[in-house]
Amino acid sequence: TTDLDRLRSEALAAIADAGDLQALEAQRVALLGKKGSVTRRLKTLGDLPADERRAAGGAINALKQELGEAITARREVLEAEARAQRLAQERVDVTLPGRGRRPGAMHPITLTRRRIESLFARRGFEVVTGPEVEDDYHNFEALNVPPDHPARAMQDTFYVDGARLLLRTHTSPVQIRTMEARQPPIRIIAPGRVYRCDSDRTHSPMFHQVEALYVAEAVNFADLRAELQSFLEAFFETELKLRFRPSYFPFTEPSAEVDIDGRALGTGSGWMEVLGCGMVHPRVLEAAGIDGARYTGYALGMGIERLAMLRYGVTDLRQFYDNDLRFLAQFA
Ligand SMILES: CNC(=O)COc1cccc(Nc2cc(Cl)ccn2)c1
Repeated sequence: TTDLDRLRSEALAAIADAGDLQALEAQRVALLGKKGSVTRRLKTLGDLPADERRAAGGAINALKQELGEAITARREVLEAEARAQRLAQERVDVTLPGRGRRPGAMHPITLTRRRIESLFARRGFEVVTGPEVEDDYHNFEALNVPPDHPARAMQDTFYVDGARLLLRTHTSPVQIRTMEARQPPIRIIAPGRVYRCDSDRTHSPMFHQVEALYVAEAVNFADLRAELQSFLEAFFETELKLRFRPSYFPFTEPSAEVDIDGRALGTGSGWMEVLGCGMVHPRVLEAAGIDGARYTGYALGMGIERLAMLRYGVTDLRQFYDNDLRFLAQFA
């Protein structure tokens, strides 16, 4: 075969082997470009005898034409492959479920606090708030808690400065501050965070409480019982039997702890304690600047987590603080 034939078969093989458009373009330049191996042969025509020049030129031009077509054909194949690959990569599966954004929701503790607030607000109680860092006067002494009372000890109370400043252990100090600032009638509830120095499966160092306080002329224990009966039935949305068990708190006399019948909540078991209450101790009224001879009052306190656990059937207190969306999403 002539060396033109050899060039032809090498060129066709190189075009067929071009793996992508860049390689093919390199081949086009190498073969048909200004300095291409085929183009260069046209320049050698001058060296040939005149009568051979036409045939030789024709053969070279025919080769250029054939290689040009082969390159075009190869380019279409490579472009089709590139397009198919791109389509495969960019493929969007429209049947996939949407990612979307799940709606937010309030935390169960927030839902419970707001429910308690609205139920008391409907009965004329004003929501009051106060500082979480308190002094031991408003958190203990003003509540008739004696200096050596175990509740004051470090194993129960977080002290900020080691002696006077502390994290409030209940929201009673807010009630004290309100009594210091106003004269009766006082009808308030004080919700908020409280802190205790113990944490285990049923205790968290930070938790939430709501206290209610009603001070006016001739407030008595029957008022307290009626208030609690209507609040608890509204909260649990069912008729309830309440049991008042005599108890002791330094700040109330008499004091009671209130149980409800667990069967009414569908939680089978017997009496469930829900809150504590009592008639405000006269010393507490006097210390807050309220005439204990003229005014009497009742007070009550409940744990919000406790009521949320009863209402929502939550069994482990820590679930409220784990921020596990599977738990929280149930309250959306
Ligand atoms: C979770 N809380 C409970 O088990 C019991 O809480 C209680 C019980 C009785 C009274 C109070 N609060 C109170 C506040 C003032 Cl300013 C005066 C008198 N008492 C809180």
